[in-house]
Parts: sequence; C-alpha cells; structure tokens
Amino acid sequence: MKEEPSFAPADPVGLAGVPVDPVGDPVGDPATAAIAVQGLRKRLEGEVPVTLIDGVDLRIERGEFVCIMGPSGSGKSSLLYLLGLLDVPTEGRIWLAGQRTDTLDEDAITDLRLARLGFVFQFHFLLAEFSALDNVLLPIRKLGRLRDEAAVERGLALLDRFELKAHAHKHPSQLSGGQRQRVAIARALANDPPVILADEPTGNLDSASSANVRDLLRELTREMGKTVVAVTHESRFASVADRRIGIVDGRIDLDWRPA
Ligand SMILES: Nc1ncnc2c1ncn2[C@@H]1O[C@H](COP(=O)(O)OP(=O)(O)OP(=O)(O)O)[C@@H](O)[C@H]1O
Repeated sequence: MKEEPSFAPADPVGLAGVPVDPVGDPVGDPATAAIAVQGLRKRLEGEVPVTLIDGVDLRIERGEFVCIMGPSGSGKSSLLYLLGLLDVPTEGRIWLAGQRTDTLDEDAITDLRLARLGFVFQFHFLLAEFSALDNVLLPIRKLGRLRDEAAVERGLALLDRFELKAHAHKHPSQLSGGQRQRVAIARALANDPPVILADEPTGNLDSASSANVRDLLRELTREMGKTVVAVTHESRFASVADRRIGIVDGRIDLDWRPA
C-alpha cells in the first residue's frame, strides 16, 4: 500500500513542513514522472573501487521543487550528474520526462539533454568571451530548432524576465555574482526544458543574491511548471522546497536531517 509522505518535525533551521522523501513505491509509472530512477548504481573500478551511488530508486513529479541534501561526499553531485545524463550509471535505469534513457545512443542523449534539461552550477560556467545574450543563445544554437532571429528574441525575453535586458551585451566579468547566476538560469531555460538541475546554485553568492536565486528557482516551478532538482547544503534554500531527499553513503536516507 502506498503510504503518505512523512513530514519533518518542527526544527530550528526552517525546514519544518518540508516533506522528506516519500516512502512506498518510489517509481510508479516512470512515463508520467519528471524523473524516475530505478536500481541506480555508480561504481568506479580501479585499484580501489569506489561506490558513488549504491542503489537509488526515486520518482520526482512534474512541477516539483526537490532538494537533495546530505553530508559532504555522500554522493549528491554524483546523483545529479547521473540524472543529468552527464555520467553513465553502472546499473539501473533513468527516465527523463517520460523518456527511457538507457536505450539511447550518444547523439540522442545529447539532444535529450539539450531539449529537456537545463543546468545551473555553483560556478556559473558562462563563457567569458561571450556576452550574456550569446551565452543564453548557446544551447538554442546547439539544438538548432529555432531560426537565429527567433533565438535572439527568445534570449532577450529570457534576460528581460530576469531583469537583465540592459546587461544583454555585457560580458560576465562586467556583471555581479548574482547577475551572472541569473544569466546562468536564463541559459538553463533557453530551450524551454521541463527539468532544471542545479548543483549548489547559491553556494557562491552573498545572502541577498542567494535568496534572489532561490526565489527565482522556486518561481520556475510555480509559474512555469518546471521541475527543479537542486543539490544544496543550505537549509534556508531547502526550506522553500516541496521535498528534500537525504543522501548518505550513496543511498537515499529517509531519516537524514541537517545538523
Ligand atoms: N572520479 C572520482 N574518483 C574517485 N572518487 C570520486 C570521484 N568522484 C567522486 N568521488 C568520491 O565519491 C564520493 C561522492 O562524491 P560527490 O561529489 O557526489 O559527493 P557530494 O555529496 O556531492 O559532496 P559535497 O557535498 O562535498 O559536494 C566522495 O567521497 C568523492 O570523493
């Protein structure tokens, strides 16, 4: 029988009411999930083999804002990279926006990643020699589904949405940390993907910019119906999530709580 998600007890770090990972059938019908993961394992073979992900089953609904949390070195980024199809699992299956991914060849994976996923990292990874607009246009041009005029129009509209239109022709070095991260969010949305993956998106920002980026990511789910999965160490960030998932030793840990 499927149990209701449990809720974290009142706690001093502002996570009260944020459900921890649901229990019961973790995958359900993978075709209807934003992300579904079954039996995921990642091992690195070598003189000393390392297990990064050790049997993860997970379902993330469309429109959810989920935070992945856990101790340092527990496998959070490794999991996010697998979900983002930036790394290949040793075992297990991943469905992304209903599409099973383990049967796809490399070109199809690249297209799927460009069309259905947006990435925001701790360090913005904007190209220094490109303007903000050209950085946002990169994924659109790579996917190649829009004529250039339409691409530029979309890029400017995205920058406008994040109050960056006046900065469209500036280079990253001419922008503040918060502005750069907003350009990175605009770039993540360039191809209008259903799923945004973020790895410590506020880890390198002052508290005002951090709150701004957190709220913008939250709005993507509420206003645009996006699914956002973010790795974070910050309880304040996680306090606005629909759900947080604890990862310990490469496994989901339903009892994990931030210190
Ligand atoms: N290429 C690699 N070779 C060997 N060990 C690795 C490799 N990549 C990751 N690891 C190890 O795997 C474990 C999980 O790493 P991962 O970066 O996913 O953890 P994390 O939870 O994101 O950590 P943090 O919160 O510190 O960023 C760590 O112990 C890390 O040292």
